[in-house]
Amino acid sequence: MADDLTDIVADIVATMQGAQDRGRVAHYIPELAKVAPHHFGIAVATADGQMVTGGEADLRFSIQSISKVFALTLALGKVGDQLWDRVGREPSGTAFNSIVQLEHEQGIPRNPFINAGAIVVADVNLSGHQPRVAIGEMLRFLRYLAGDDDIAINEAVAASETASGFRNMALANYMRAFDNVRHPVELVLGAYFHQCAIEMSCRQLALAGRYLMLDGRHPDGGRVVSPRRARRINALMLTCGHYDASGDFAFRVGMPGKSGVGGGILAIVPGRASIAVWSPGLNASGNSQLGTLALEELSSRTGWSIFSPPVAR
Ligand SMILES: NC(=O)CC[C@H](N)C(=O)O
Repeated sequence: MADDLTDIVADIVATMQGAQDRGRVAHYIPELAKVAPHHFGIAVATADGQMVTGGEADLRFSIQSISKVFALTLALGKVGDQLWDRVGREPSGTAFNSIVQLEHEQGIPRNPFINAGAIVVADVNLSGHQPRVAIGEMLRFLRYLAGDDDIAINEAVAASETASGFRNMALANYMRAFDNVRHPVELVLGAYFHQCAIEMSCRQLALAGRYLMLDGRHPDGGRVVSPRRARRINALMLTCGHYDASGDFAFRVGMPGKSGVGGGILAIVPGRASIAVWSPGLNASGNSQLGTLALEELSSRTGWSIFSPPVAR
């Protein structure tokens, strides 16, 4: 399998490097708009301990909404299933930063992977502390998961989003009115914007996602979450990880996945692989254009869709 996978990844990199339509880099966060669209990277960490990389797999990018997976994991560790009193588990069918459902649904966001849901999760993770404590905890968690201490925040990206994040401020204030954000909005958003501004490479991200392919275990043998929790996080990634394009991603790729507006995607094949791809140009739904194509190709060539019978995988 290792040689095959190496060939497949090399082919994907060659195809993506020649791609014409690379989507459009996110512009609503000024600092992200400066990233050139030509980048492409991929890293595949397999359950048997191999790592296959291609393109710019070691270049760091802004993980943005991919951080929502790790933030959710931490929040479930703190409050367990009580989290679901404050955040739903259904696809939203709306854009990542939409506010429309919140009024009808009494300030309870549809799921933890849209912005409103992730802001509630950030509120839970603050748990009475200053944002720097929550952010420190998130960085330590990611460094442990990836087995790499060289993971940090890009302060310019955090500042850029703080200065321009009017929609997120509206979401947070609106939910505070329903008492579903309990700390001061500036503190919650301080934590949220900084978690989004964490920079990681594809290699680091694929390593950090391994607990989700290993039924909740860290490859070092430690337990990160229970098997049930790992499966539930994967289920949410499959149904909600790509906003209103989650159905299309499941249709084309067939893997739990979480995208970010920095152009990264983390995709999980339970029992098989943790995959990170990055290309900064986005499609109309705000998901990486080439990243999605690359995963579609990888899924079709490896048979790793979770809907394939196990023998074919
Ligand atoms: N889709 C995303 O990656 C959105 C994250 C971004 N920080 C925001 O809140 O708008």
